[in-house]
Amino acid sequence: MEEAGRPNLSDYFPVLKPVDRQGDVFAAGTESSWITLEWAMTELLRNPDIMKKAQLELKQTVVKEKLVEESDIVQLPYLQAIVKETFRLHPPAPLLLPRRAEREVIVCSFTVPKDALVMVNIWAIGQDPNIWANPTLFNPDRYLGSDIDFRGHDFELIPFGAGRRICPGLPLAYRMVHLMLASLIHSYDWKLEEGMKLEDVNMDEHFGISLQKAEPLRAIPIKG
Ligand code: HEM
Repeated sequence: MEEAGRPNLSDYFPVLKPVDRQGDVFAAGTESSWITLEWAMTELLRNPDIMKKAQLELKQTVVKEKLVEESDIVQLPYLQAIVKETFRLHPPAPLLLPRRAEREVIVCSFTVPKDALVMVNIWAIGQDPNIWANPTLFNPDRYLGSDIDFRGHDFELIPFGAGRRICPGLPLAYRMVHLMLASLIHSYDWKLEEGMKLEDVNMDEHFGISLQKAEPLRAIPIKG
């Protein structure tokens, strides 16, 4: 389908009041990143083996007393796989941003009329068993030895969108999310609140333009 224009968001989501462009960029940049971080930490706390493996990779790559730096990220393939898996199961923008068809087009034998509002449900793509083996399982290993990436070329994983209107903040978000996650788990061990079991962690999603956790994660850092 030809790249289509972006309709005015507040025409479709009246809850979104028009804000100045600086405010837009600030909101787009901070919210998606902390949402990703919260889901990633939640998955790591629910999957202690994956947490241990990620911490071991960090221990072998970054000296314990040293803070993680941006330049370390390329040497942390398992951490990168955790971020990919977090984006697959918990994409912060589950429907990307709406598009409008500039002209009538046929996509996979469906006719999309001119001016139709088009939403891409990447949440559903991430859960599709025709694309992913055991889709409900949080399994970063699925990316090891695979070239799949989220920079807009592999359409099964497009948390930042794709094409001309792909998220312009991707390079910054890439650095922030990896660096923050790596720093949290390199500097601290983590546990759930007293008396809470792994299966008690609430994984409900608050569905909207962004896909937040319905109940904020509460985790306790332990100085390692
Ligand atoms: C984990 C972090 C982030 C995710 C998952 C994310 C995701 C997205 C997605 C899916 C879109 C819509 C793309 C489309 O419809 O094809 C978008 C647009 C946008 N993002 Fe991000 N984003 C993130 C971080 C950031 C950051 C850090 C900034 C800026 C500093 C930013 C600024 C923007 C802006 C300005 C747009 C609108 C672009 C347009 O209208 O063409 N984002 N983002």
